[in-house]
Amino acid sequence: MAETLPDGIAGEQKYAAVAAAAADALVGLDFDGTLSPIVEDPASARIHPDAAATLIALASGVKALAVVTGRPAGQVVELGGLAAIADALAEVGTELYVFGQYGNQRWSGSDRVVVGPPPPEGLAAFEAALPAVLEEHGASGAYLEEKGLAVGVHTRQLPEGTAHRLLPAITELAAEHGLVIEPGKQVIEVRAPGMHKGNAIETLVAEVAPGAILFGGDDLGDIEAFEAVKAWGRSTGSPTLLVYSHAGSDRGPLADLADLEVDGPDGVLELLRRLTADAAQL
Ligand SMILES: O=P(O)(O)OC[C@H]1O[C@H](O[C@H]2O[C@H](CO)[C@@H](O)[C@H](O)[C@H]2O)[C@H](O)[C@@H](O)[C@@H]1O
Repeated sequence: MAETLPDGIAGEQKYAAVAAAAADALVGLDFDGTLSPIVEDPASARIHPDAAATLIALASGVKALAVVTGRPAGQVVELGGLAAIADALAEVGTELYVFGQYGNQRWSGSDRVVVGPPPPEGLAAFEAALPAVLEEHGASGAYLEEKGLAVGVHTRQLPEGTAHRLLPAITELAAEHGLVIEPGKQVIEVRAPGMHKGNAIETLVAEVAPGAILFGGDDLGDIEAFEAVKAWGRSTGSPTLLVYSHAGSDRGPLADLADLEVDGPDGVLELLRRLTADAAQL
């Protein structure tokens, strides 16, 4: 059952407004922590076992679905079984969009190719200099996730607080190479500046022309998407619902921006099943 935040009455009203406009709605979802439970090893993450059935059932009641992730688009298509989901969505005429690497890459059920820029110029030199910085901070055991357009420095296996200690040094090294950092759950990602999930929302708005937007996320990288959805709702007067997928004990700043809080991917899927049922009543 979806819980509500302290201003939960407003959240329920916002849910009702989006549900009433479901046929015109864009449903956008983050992957890790929202569609896929957080696990120790980033390579072992998989979409929630109930996600495919839930998204396919929802598809005929909404205008479009999108996965907006920090992961490479092709990787999330694999980990999420998204090609098969896109096949099922196509049968009811609903498009599945995937925006990867914080909006830098895109894939869709119609196109089936990943489109994106080449790796940023400074990335190779940054990665060459990174081991010395990690060693200096006692973090040589960090797991480096090669993402093509970015690198993730994962500290989940290291002592508590390692990411916090590393942040200034990695930020400085990234800046020296024309790169920026994207902090997340026990990870510091380093990537090119100038793109974020809010840009992906703006592209989706232009292409889908939705009448309502529901967006769900769990982490700092979703803030720009939340802000873009809020700004779109304010400027158009259209209904929006921002869903915070909360798991574990920490409550990040996303919670303050959200309209509804749910219990991790289980809660996200429960909310989408509720939306499917309500959309069918229209
Ligand atoms: O935008 P997202 O879809 O939420 O992706 C953000 C990053 O998520 C991944 O890392 C996180 O999930 C891992 C698996 O559960 C976990 O082990 C790690 O600690 C988390 O930070 C992924 O590895 C990154 O590439 C994504 O950018």
